[in-house]
Amino acid sequence: MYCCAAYCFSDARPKRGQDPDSELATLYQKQRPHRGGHSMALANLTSRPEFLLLGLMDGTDIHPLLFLLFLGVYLVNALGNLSMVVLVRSDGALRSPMYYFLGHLSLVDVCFTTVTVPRLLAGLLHPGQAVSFRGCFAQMYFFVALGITESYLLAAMSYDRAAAVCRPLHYAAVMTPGRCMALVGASWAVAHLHSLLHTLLISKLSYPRATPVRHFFCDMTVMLSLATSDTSAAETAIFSEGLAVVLTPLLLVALSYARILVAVLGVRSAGGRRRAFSTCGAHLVAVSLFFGSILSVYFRPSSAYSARYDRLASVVYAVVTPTLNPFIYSLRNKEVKGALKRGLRWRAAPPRAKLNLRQMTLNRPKCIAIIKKIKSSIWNQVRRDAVDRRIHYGKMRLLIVEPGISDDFVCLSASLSLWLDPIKKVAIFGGTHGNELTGVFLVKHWLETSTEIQRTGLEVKPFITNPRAVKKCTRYIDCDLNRVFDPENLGKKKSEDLPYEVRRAQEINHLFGPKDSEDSYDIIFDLHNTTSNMGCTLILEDSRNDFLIQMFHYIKTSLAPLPCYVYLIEHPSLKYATTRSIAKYPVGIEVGPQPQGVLRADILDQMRKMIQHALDFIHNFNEGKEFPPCAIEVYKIMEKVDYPRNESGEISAIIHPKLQDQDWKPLHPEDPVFLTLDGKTISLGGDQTVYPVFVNEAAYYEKKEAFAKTTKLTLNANSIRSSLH
Ligand SMILES: CC(=O)N[C@@H](CC(=O)O)C(=O)O
Repeated sequence: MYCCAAYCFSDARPKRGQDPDSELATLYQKQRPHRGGHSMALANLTSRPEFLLLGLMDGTDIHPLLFLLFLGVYLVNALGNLSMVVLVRSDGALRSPMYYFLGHLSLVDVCFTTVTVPRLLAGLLHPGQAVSFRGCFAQMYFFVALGITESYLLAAMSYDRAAAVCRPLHYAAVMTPGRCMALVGASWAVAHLHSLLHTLLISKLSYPRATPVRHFFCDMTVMLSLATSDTSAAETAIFSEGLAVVLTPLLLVALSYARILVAVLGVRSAGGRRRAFSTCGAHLVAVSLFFGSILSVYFRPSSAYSARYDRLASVVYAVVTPTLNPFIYSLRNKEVKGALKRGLRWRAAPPRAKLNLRQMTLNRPKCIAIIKKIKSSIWNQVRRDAVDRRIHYGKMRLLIVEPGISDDFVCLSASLSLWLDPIKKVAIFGGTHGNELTGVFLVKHWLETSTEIQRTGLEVKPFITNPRAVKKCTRYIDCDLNRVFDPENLGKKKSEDLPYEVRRAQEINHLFGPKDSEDSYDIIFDLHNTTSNMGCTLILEDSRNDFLIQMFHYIKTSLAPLPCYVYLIEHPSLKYATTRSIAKYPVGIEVGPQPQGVLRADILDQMRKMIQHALDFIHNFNEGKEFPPCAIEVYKIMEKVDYPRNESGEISAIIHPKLQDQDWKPLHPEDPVFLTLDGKTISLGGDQTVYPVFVNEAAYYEKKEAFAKTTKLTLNANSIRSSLH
């Protein structure tokens, strides 16, 4: 609005009846007679001079190509900056001082260019327009005010970056919402006062009537060079007050970047340093272009005035940098890209977070407590390793969050919360073992009606992994599919001679993996049944996985009072290469007791509930819910126990009735575990109480496993939240 007003004020009136081929000088000598009585009368009426803007190029030629070029640049500018303003205001993920400043910068940028470019465009098609005295000074006023606001905002932003990089743990205390608002308010206020002073001073000078202005807008230096009265007072003001006003932000920017540079030089890894430099570099170029061109135009005596040079330099700071800003500052940034994608999908913006700023402030005491705990030498290392994102210090794990200038830049703040990528792709596998029917049945059902497993913004794919085994209702055709997802099998050359399950594993790896890659599915739930009395069981493969511990905690709490156990299969030699292991977060779901090839309603209901709660957890996580630190009880595999066997390898004793169905129950050294046909009891032995699982599992007879011993322990997870919020 504000810049539209400026433009309207400066009422552009293309000169009609001009001879387009006449030379510049002739044009302006001829100007008065051409203008006729109307303009003269107006000039007499207002007794004010008029200015004739010659535009970007001298002469009276029309420049359609330049017109198109600047029109294009202007549209890109308006689109880039206005989208930034809308995004920053509407997307919950962009709530940090950085984006707060960026929003204001974009607003200023679009206004700043609107003050000059439409007039410049008009000048390219109709050279030599007349601008009224009021219009000219209104344009000057807004141009100066917005230009200075821009430079102060750039200074505030570099201060913000320096605080984030150099004092990550104090960041929240430094960049409080109040301080951010004060910085922005001060930028606007200083700029307007400064502009008012200069505009008043320059407008008080006298000008010849109908003066040709060799520029594309009414700028201070041009006006000074045109004035017929003594300009020394105005020039002194521009040099003294103006220099102070322009140099202050420049100095602040230089200081901030110097601090950032020192911090970045301390980054140990060459890659990290290069990344930081490349990002810093882009900003530095933008800032130097802006300030460099301003200084070179304004801070020369009027005698050194060169119309051609000034116009060129003005194009840089009035048009080029404001157009580049939104791209340089944001479009390399993951968060802005995410917000943009969300915006384009027209998805409702997440609820307005109570400002990240606020939350950071709340984290402050925690942060200070951490600093006190960490000795300074270690703290230095923490800072240096910041580009590596995650820092482990003893039991404490810090994450350096980086919604900074760009996603690959150093850091913004240390937080106790782990900021993890949102979940996008989830698969639900059934039929990995063709005779474990609950998963097969549920997956087939969801392949037909998927409403139950759909969640907004999430891709959930049900999938039968071993269709041939399912068809024959057998565990597998050639070998166990749930054991062949190791690099060796996955890397084998394709051939008809390979076991069916190995070929199938390669296909599944291609569809949902590849294992350990960026493209792999985020989560795979693999649905299994056991003939053992294990109830609801979640299988965990990695004890340090905060996300899965949080998910399992959520499922356990949601299922309560129904018990849900967590079986941890992390072990140097007993771990196996599961189908789900190609996902970033592999989840085994095992429910029993259920005989092979049989369906039971109670087991089906339990498995279905587990999936529902798991999907709800993912949905909450994606929506930005922060999950506070939690702890879960898990049973970690220790050893597999085979049946007693005779010399020919035949089983000589079976599971003791006192152990049958006692999965998860404490088993003491003297407790019976096997019973021979002649009635002899074999007890556990050893000196440790253990927790048995997969007791008498049908599928494990061939694996020579009567049951597995586990030990009970507690796993802790840090607080987690999605990095897009
Ligand atoms: C009884 C059974 O097959 N259990 C699964 C457990 C798992 O998925 O990790 C298996 O051994 O493959």
